[in-house]
Amino acid sequence: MTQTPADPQATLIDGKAMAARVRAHVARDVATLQERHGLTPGLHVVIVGDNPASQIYVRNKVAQATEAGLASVKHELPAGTAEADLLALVARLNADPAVHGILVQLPLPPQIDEQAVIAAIAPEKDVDGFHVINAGKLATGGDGLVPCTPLGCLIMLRDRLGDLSGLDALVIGRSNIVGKPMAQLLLREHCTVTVAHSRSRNLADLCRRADIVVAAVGRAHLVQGDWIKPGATVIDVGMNRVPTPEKGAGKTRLAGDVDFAAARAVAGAITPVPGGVGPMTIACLLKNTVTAACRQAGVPLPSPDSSGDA
Ligand SMILES: Nc1nc2c(c(=O)[nH]1)N[C@@H](CN(C=O)c1ccc(C(=O)N[C@@H](CCC(=O)O)C(=O)O)cc1)CN2
Repeated sequence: MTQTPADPQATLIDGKAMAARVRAHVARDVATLQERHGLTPGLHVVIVGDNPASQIYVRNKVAQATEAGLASVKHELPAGTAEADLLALVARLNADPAVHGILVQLPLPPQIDEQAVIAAIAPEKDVDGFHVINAGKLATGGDGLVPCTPLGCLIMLRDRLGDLSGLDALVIGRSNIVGKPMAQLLLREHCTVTVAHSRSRNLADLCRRADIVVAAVGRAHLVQGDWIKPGATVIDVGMNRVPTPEKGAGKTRLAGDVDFAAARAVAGAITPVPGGVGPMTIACLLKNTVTAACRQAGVPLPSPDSSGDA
């Protein structure tokens, strides 16, 4: 799809629809694994505390995994859980051969060291792709598990652009969960990658040169419409809660890191928030769980594809 003078708006990259396609693909793979090998990929999701957003994400993860045919289990621990107790649960899941994927929902309460918990997950079961072994494999060309949000972004970029080779990509944000792995994935696609962040100078100029912008900095509407190169592809990872006083005191809405309306008038394609990257994150978790299960069982992926597998 291209822009025409009669329709100057960028194409909307529909993450919800694409995630549904990824989940359907996962469901077909799971059915094939059960039929050919008697293998049901098992995903265990751990949540500590009662963060309302985390509760929703975890509920969606377990529900969507179950719908795709995975064996999905939720472990709910109270907010006051000691780190040692969480580590004991992780050790039990590591040792269970029916568990192929372990995910500990972040953020964790302050008494628990997130890095210690991530480090305790067996790398082959780390379907979040956060373990240092998986990060190292991504950085060095290995075939580890890839973090779900950047994997989802890559699938959307490939779907929109095909071959990414030689394109100028700007990643705004340097988190271990999104920015750094996103930059690594784009390098692997032979993009020329620039990583910027909240303290970068000349962010607007960096943006104006980019064929691909991935905004993952956590600042509502930071990226302005006139920063976008005409025709560029814009992936908005931001999920910022902004006040909506017109809807009543204390009410908020979700806003991305990009000024969507202004960027849409210039870009070639853009993801919305909500309905863009978020749904792809969960779909890629299911995809990673199938990949992890196949590797642990020593069986081939039923339908290896080119949509971002490590
Ligand atoms: N262990 C992990 N913790 C967290 C991760 C993660 O990948 N692994 N990512 C985020 C939260 N997250 C998944 O866990 C996530 C966030 C948002 C969405 C989503 O679909 N968002 C919707 C909008 C939801 C709303 O209205 O609030 C959308 O974008 O359309 C999915 C997953 C932090 N923690």
